[in-house]
Amino acid sequence: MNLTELNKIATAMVAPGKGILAADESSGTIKKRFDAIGVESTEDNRRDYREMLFRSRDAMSQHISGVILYDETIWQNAKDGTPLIKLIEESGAIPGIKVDEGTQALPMCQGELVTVGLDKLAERLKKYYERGARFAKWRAVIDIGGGIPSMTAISVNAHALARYAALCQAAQIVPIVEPEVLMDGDHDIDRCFEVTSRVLNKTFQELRVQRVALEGMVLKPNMAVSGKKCAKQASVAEVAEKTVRLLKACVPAAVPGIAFLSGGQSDEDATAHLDAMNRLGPLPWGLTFSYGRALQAAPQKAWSGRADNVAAGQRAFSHRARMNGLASQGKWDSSLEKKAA
Ligand SMILES: O=P(O)(O)OC[C@H]1O[C@](O)(COP(=O)(O)O)[C@@H](O)[C@@H]1O
Repeated sequence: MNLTELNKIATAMVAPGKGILAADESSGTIKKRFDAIGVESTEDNRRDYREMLFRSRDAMSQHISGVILYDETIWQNAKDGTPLIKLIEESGAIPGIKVDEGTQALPMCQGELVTVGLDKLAERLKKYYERGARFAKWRAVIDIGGGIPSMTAISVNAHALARYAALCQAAQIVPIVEPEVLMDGDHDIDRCFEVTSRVLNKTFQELRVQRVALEGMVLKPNMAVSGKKCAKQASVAEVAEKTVRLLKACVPAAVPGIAFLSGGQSDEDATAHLDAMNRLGPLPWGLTFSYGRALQAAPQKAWSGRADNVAAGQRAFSHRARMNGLASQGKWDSSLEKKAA
C-alpha cells in the first residue's frame, strides 16, 4: 500500500469547493427514481441519463471531485462509444465504485440489516482498479426504532465496513466508509445524535483494530437531524452545531475528509446544513457533500427521459453542484437559489 498516494486521492476528493456525485444507485433504487419521473429503467435509459450528468462540463470540472459508479455504469459506453468512465476522467473528476452488494436481514435481530459483499471482494477490487476506479464505497444501514439499533447490528456492520476498508487500501483504492443512520422515524435530533455517535465510535474502533490507515480514507456519514416524522424539526443552526460537535468528538483529525450523504433531506436543506457547518470552521477535516438525491432530484425532473431536455437537465445539475460547492466553503446564500429560480 502506498499511503502517500491514497492520502493524495482522499484529499482531492474533498478539495475546497468540490464534492462527490453519488451516481451509484443500485438497479432497485434507480428504478424507484425513474418511476417517479415516468421513465422506464432500461439499460439505455440509465446510460443516457448518466451520460447527461457526466457530460455536464461546468459542473463536472468545477464542482465535482469524484463520481461513485454502479457496476453496470463502470463497464458502459456512451452513445458514441466512449467509455463513461473516460468522460469522468476527462472532466478531471476521479472515478469511484460502489462495491457493497446490498443488505440482508440480520439473523436474531428483528428488523435490522447487515451489508454484504466481502466474498471475492479482493478480486473485484483488482478489476475495478484496472478499469480506472481510484476509490470505492460501502454503505451500512442502521435504523432507529423501538429497541433498535442493537449493539449487534452496530458491531457487525462496523466490522464489515472495516474489512472492506482494509481490502480497499491493500488494493490501492481509497475506501469511502459510509455508516448511514437513517432519518426515517419520529425520533428527535438528540436520539439521532446519540445513535450516530455510538455507530461512529464503533466504526473507528473496528477501523483501528483492522489497521486501516485513517489518512487514506473518507468518511460518509449522515448529519445529526430530526427523524422525518418528528413533530419538532431541528433548525439549520441546530443541525450544524450538533453535527459538528458530534463529528469533532468521534472522527480523528487524521481523516482527510468527511463527505455527507443527503439521506432524503430536501435539496436546499442539504445545501443549507453543509454551508452552516462550514461557517463554524476552521474544522480538522474537509467537510463536503457526497449526495445522491440532493444533487440529482432536480436534473432527473428536468430531463424526464427526453433527449430534448438534456440541456435543461444539465443546467439543473450544474446549479445544484455549484450551490453545494459554495456550501462546502461556507459561501452559499439562499438568495442564490431564488435568483436561479
Ligand atoms: O441503491 P443503494 O445501494 O440503496 O444506495 C442508495 C444511495 O445512498 C447513497 O449512499 C447516498 O445517497 P443519498 O444522498 O440520496 O442519501 C448513494 O451513494 C447511493 O446511491
